[in-house]
Amino acid sequence: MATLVLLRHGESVWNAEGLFTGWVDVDLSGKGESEAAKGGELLLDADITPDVVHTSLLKRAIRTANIALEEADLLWLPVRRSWRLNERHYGALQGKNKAQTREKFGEEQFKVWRRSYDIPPPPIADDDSLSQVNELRYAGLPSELIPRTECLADVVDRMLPYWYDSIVPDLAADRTVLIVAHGNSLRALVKHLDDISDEAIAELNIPTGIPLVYELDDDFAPLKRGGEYLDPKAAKAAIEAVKNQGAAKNQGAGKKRK
Ligand SMILES: O=C(O)[C@@H](CO)OP(=O)(O)O
Repeated sequence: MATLVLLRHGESVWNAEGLFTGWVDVDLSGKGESEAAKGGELLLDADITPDVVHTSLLKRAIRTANIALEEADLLWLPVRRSWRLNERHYGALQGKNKAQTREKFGEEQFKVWRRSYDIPPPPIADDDSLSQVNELRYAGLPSELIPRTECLADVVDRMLPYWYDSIVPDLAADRTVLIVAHGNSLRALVKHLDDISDEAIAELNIPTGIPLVYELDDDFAPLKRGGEYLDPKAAKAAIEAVKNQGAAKNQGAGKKRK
């Protein structure tokens, strides 16, 4: 039996402003920093001590891991990072306001872009200032591997090689593994772990900053489907808030980009 802990980064500045983020390297908000610290505290209280940490290459996940580990006095843990744990690339929607996008294109299209399994948003142009093709951190990747847009199915495809090649070997060696990543890269992993259908995954949302713990059997399948949030009550409320992002009553308060 192995223990796997999934942690979505704390609220980012663009989460707070209601903007599609994807691969844009946005930092945590003040609230996100507090959520990350709370995540570390929850791990400590539950007596869960990871042996190894995996993060994406984006600072909101990296800083969440650092803050949570600092809180749990575990800053010394080995950490590995991969672009394969990055957020889903949101294509031409990156930087756009969710509520305005919903108003402009309608509820149906908004939901398809946000939560359908296999329909990606329109691609971002390579010369767009919010494209990642020229970022130093991806310089080692062949250009064709850098997404211009992704649907969740694309995220499953690029995340699973990392799961099998880097995370499963840690679990097989009896290490407790902490993965600090993103709403949609974690949805992709949960879809795989819990064997969720392409249709049902549309309804699954992951809250920021609350550790989700899975005990896995010898085949790395969950003993309990869905795992367990360390703060189930807070998770329930936060899941609802993620689901309702972009809804009229829930417009981002910050700058509006068209
Ligand atoms: O903007 C994003 O990158 C993601 C996560 O914050 O948003 P959503 O929940 O709408 O997929």
